Amino acid sequence: MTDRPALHIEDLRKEYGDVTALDGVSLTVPEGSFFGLLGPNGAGKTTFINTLVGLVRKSGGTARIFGHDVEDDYQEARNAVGLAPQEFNVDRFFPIREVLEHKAGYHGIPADEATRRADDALKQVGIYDKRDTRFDWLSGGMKRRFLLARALITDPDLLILDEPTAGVDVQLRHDLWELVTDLNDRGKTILLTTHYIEEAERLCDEVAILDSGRVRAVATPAELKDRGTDRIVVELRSPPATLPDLLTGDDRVEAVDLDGHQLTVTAREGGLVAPDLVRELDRADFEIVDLEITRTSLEEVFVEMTRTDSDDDESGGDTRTQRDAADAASGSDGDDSPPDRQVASDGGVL
Ligand SMILES: Nc1ncnc2c1ncn2[C@@H]1O[C@H](COP(=O)(O)OP(=O)(O)OP(=O)(O)O)[C@@H](O)[C@H]1O
Repeated sequence: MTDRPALHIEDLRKEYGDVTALDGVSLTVPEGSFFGLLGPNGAGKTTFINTLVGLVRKSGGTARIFGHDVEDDYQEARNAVGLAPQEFNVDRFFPIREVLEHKAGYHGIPADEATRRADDALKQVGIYDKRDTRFDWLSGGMKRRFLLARALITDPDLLILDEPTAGVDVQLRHDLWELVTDLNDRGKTILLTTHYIEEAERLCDEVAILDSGRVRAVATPAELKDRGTDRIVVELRSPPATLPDLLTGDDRVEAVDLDGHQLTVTAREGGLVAPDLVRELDRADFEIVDLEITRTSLEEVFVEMTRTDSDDDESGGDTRTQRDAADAASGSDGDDSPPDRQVASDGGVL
């Protein structure tokens, strides 16, 4: 253990010609944490990682890995990191154990130690029996496991996983989750980029949402979810003739909607608003048949944070009854101006 954060990034910038890929990123990743970097396509995640490992030269700012500057102290910084990249950039013509031995040798590890480490890493990721097979001949899932083994060969303190479960089946995804959780439990700091919100929610202590090269938020998944709106749906025994006056003045409430027997309240901190709602309905002599709270998902918060102005304009089809425009505006976060980009959301994969 060191007393330095695994990553300390200040005002990191990268321009590719006219394209600003990183627009002043500042982040601290504590040692031992499991940190998620989320962002839509083109947000700058890979550029960020590549800057850390010397594949991209930054245009400005500073980045330190366990206190080592990624450019001035390149070798120390690089030796502290194991990277499992998104792309399969592996020498395809050698048996995979040899590929690992070469990698260890490159980092100055003596030959017999390199062989021992290669075997350990392959056992750890569960593909030791494929040690004499060429990379090309591995299945897609085994290739992902191999990239992880390669990242582990130098026994790095910081493991960077760029979309480690992209395109793998559910079983393998769960196996990989177990494996990286175990590595984190044994002290490795993990930086994970992912499009799978469920993955971030399950694994990460903290996540940063990156969009258009800027950090939109850093928080625990639970904190982020608290920023979204929940839905409290109440089934009433007899439908009121008009929408009753409920929860007036509660600034957590964004909308109250009545549809026959069903009353829907859209609010932040739904779990805390619900008891107040029940009390008010009770006082007004409404009989509640059923009550359900649907908590906002991290995915919804993510989409909300990274959606464009034009998405807002197109939201006229929303069936919810906004109490009034002013309430709706005060219920929004307000401090984050929407970035200029489109986000697609399809079934949990962003
Ligand atoms: N070598 C390059 N030359 C020019 N522009 C680049 C280069 N690499 C990335 N970019 C641009 O920089 C921006 C950030 O790209 P980057 O690959 O870092 O995003 P990302 O968040 O990793 O995206 P994805 O989730 O799709 O992998 C994009 O606009 C991309 O087109």
